[in-house]
Amino acid sequence: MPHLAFDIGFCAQLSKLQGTVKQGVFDAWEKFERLTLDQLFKDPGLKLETLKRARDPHIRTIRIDQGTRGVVLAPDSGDTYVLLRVMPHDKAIDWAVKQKASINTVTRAVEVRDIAMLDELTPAYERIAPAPERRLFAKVSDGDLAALGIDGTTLRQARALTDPEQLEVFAPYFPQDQREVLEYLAAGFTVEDVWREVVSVALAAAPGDDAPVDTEDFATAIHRTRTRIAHVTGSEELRDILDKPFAAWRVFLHPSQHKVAYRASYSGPAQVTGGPGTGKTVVALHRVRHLLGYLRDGERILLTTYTNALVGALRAGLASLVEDEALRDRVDIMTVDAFAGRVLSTSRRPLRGGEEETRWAQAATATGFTGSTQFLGQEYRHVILAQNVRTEQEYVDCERPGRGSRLSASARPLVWHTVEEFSGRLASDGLRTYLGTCAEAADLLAAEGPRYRHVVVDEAQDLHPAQWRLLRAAAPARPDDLFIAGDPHQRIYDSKVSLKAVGIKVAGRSAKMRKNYRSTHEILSWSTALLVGRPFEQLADDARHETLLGYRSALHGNGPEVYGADSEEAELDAVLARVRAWIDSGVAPGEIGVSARFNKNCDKAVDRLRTAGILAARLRGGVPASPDAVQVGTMHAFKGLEFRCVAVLGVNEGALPYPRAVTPLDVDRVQHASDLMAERCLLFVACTRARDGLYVSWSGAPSEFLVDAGVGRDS
Ligand SMILES: Nc1ncnc2c1ncn2[C@@H]1O[C@H](COP(=O)(O)OP(=O)(O)OP(=O)(O)O)[C@@H](O)[C@H]1O
Repeated sequence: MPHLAFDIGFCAQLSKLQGTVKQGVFDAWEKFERLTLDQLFKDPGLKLETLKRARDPHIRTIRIDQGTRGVVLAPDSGDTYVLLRVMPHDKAIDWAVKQKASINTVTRAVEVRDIAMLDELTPAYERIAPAPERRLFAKVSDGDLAALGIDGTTLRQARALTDPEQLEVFAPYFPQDQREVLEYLAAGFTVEDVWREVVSVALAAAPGDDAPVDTEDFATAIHRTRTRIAHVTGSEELRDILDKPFAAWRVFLHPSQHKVAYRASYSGPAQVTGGPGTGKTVVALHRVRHLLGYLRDGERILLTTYTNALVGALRAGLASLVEDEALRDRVDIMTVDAFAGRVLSTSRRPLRGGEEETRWAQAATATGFTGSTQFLGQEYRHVILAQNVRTEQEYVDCERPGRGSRLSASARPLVWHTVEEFSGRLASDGLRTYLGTCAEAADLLAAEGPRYRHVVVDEAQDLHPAQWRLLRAAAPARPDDLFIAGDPHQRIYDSKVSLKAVGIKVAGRSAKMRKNYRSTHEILSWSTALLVGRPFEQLADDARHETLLGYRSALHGNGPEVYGADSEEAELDAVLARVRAWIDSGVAPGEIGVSARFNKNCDKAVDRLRTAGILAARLRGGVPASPDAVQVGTMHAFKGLEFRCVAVLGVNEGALPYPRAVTPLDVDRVQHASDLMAERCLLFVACTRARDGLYVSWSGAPSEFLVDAGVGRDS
């Protein structure tokens, strides 16, 4: 019986297809399931036509609805056809005749290239290319390229290229696996690295034997191309794919994602890192699905993250990935702080922002400590809680790594007594700090025993050692105990942690994602410039620094728009105009995010939008008040979320970095530097929430972070 399978390129189009076109796709799929191949070819409604000018006889078109055609890959033998794209009639024919399908002899997968476009571009680039030794891939031999799956045609084209910008021009037309190999090489990876990171993972994702590849056997290759071709088994599954346009990740994991998420077992804690939008959350969710498949009776999984907003996103993500509700119920999804509260089941109220400093001041007055209250809070957090210091003697004796202020042994008892005073007063007033709660809960779990078989952690970069101790104690130290996803480039809270120091060793079980699926290349490279050249400590503690080497996006679009206004009023007017233009161009208000450093700017933006008749809602604790409204929230609240278009406003001098969030140099120089970095990351996080459109504005003088990145000088 014939089948119609779906290429990832078609799935990427889904969000833009109209309901009637989707119905047409559904009807075509049903026809494939119902008819014989012979009947399909004769079906007058389907019009499974060959094209006269086609570069490849395997590329045909089918009728989807009045005026719309689907381009399909039709193998000579076998009965699974692949829907590559759906387009208006003329465009579809025009695109289809230019494509050529082939089978990669190394990865064994089907690839489709725009051969007509490549043939047209290549001679032009060859004419202007400098001497061969100055070209992009001069240092890689033909033999090495062939070993990585580059075929003769692509070899000639790749040899014409001089720099990564030219590769970008060619990239959309190249065959998919070969494109990836070339992009990795252009990003500075060695041939061995590319083999390990790209080719071997693609190969592992393609089931089958090791026999030499038959480059004419499309029927087999189509079934082996698991990461780009979805085989739908039933009408409900297809409805699901068609109706959830942004959920392509449920179906197509990149081989590098698949390898990490579906590895049968890790002998201990495992970690996945990668820049924003590289699918770390997606990988974590798939890992949960994998683990659910092996869960024994009575065992449970904790899926945890940093903020309530992300809890909501994880819950929705898991619901779309794991349909079985009973299975899903075996996963508890909550923030680490909520988990700590649940373990302790305490009625003490957590301190609100701002209360803590007053409490430190009261404790200092009581003990006669005359130093800064900021110092006390940080000492409590970064030394006492971080190292789990329990006694005065331990405190007097301890090292204070990561602190940039001296504290002599003789000065420590007073600090210790002030901390005791602070904690004692909190307890008697029925109060607690979040981190103190985590520390207590970790102790309790260590005494009572673990509660989960597996713990999966997202947004791990911001967790404090006390939170890690809690998570460590939540699952027994066994294979697959902890799965950790995070990105040190997005560290926006004041936590520095060495996983090793809290008993979590991920060496040899760590993977890095490099491909961004969220933002366009233009948004990504602009945002990355905000950080470039700054060293980042890894999550794990192996003395290497994290880099954004090879971090890239395959999506293209408009570059970010920046605007420096004369006044705050003018800036708000411009944001309003930008949001209105997005809506006028078809972006739904709920797909737009507006972010600022401070609540007060957010409130003003909401007022301005509402006054102009645009639905706008404050995103607080991550729960969108109304999904149909423009979502307005602080940069902290935007962590981990994504929107089609994002406006970031108030990126002014004095706001980023926010002086009050940065410890003065004379209080602690190390803390000063790390606070500045957290402020810089905050802007990076806000900007990398955008998929298609990014707008950044300020009034008066721009933030030094923009100036450092070369933005805003002439505005
Ligand atoms: N294999 C894939 N195919 C298609 N889309 C994907 C794939 N992997 C991830 N995505 C999409 O990319 C976007 C970013 O994914 P995700 O939120 O998991 O990234 P992240 O690394 O956790 O991001 P951040 O660190 O910025 O929060 C999401 O829209 C997700 O659906």
